[in-house]
Amino acid sequence: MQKLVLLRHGESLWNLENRFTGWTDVDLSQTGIEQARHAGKLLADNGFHFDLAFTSVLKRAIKTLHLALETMDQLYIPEEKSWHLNERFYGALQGLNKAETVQQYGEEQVHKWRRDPHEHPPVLEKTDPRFPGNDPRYKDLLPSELPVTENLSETMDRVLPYWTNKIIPALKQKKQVIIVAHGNSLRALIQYIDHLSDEEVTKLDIPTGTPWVYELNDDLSRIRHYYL
Ligand SMILES: O=C(O)[C@@H](CO)OP(=O)(O)O
Repeated sequence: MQKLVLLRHGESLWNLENRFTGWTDVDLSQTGIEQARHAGKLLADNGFHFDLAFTSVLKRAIKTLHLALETMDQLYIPEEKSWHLNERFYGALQGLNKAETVQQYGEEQVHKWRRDPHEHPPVLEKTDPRFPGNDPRYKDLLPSELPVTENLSETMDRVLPYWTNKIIPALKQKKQVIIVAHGNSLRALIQYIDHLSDEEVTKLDIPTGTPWVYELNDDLSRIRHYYL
């Protein structure tokens, strides 16, 4: 029986400040650092030995991976970073305070932006300094791949090809894999793996820094999942 671990990054500075983050590359808070180390300890205590790690190109996920692996004394494993695992792109909401946005647009609209799989946050203009086309790490992306806004369904559309083309082949080779990513990129992945309806995924909130373990059959079908 094979295991796969999903881990949302530890608390970030903007989680702490209650700001929409998306592709903004904010660091971990002190609590986030501790959560990442604690996740590593839980994984080590439960006997996990990884062969390969996948993460995003955002430092809150990369650092969480490194802190967890350092705690496990497994910093040596290969890792692959991809924008496909980035947080959902939150458009023009990125940087805004969530409570202030509720005051301005109302609870219902903000809840839709945050959790309705088909609702688009307001578009970010390409002239805006926050547009990823201005960031060298995304220079190899096709113009059509550079988001100006993204709903959860579109996040799933870019997470799934990566899952199918990169992560599934590693699992088929019996590699022990850890994926460190973000609240919404992991929700998209879990919706797919667990066949969740849109309504079910709306209610799914993944805590920061808490390993989520899948036990998989030989054909990679899911036996069960649980938090460590
Ligand atoms: O701001 C974000 O990018 C995400 C994750 O922190 O927030 P939310 O939970 O509102 O989708």
